[in-house]
Amino acid sequence: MTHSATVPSPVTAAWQPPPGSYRITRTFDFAAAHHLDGMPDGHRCARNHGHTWTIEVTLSSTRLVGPGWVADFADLNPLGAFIEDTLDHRDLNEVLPAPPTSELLAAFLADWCIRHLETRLGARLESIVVSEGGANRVEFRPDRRRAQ
Ligand SMILES: Nc1nc2c(c(=O)[nH]1)N=C([C@H](O)[C@H](O)COP(=O)(O)OP(=O)(O)OP(=O)(O)O)CN2
Ligand SMILES: [Zn+2]
Repeated sequence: MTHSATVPSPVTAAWQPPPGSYRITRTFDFAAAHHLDGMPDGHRCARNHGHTWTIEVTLSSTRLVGPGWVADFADLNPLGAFIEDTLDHRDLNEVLPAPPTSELLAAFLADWCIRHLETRLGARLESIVVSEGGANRVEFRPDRRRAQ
């Protein structure tokens, strides 16, 4: 007797995943300059300096589409293009509509994702995580109880 006769195939047994939600995460990075205004005299963050920022975007859904995914990772390419065009090798003080802290950068990118990715992909933005490199990370999660 062969295994194929005794082991039920997930395909032929019409296997279904248990109820639950899925999260997909993609990471982008870019290099840019910034400084922070309103710092105490002599604070090093007040001087122009640069970081290589890392951005992690996480989308979630309870429903899978296509072959069985929340969205093709490639569907996040527009965010990569936006980061490349708008932020990479730029002075963030000149391009962001707010002071360029990691917190406000995360919120700025979350706003873009809500406007440009959520409806098109049918998935929900869970979080944007921003790191300036090193050990520090900032996470922004949209508050769904408030009007957008
Ligand atoms: N909560 C936040 N704290 C700080 C931010 C921020 O965006 N959110 N930003 C900065 C500055 O960008 C600063 O340039 C970061 O400098 P860095 O040397 O990377 O960070 P540390 O001073 O923490 O690193 P050390 O390991 O102490 O050198 C500062 N804070
Ligand atoms: Zn900095």
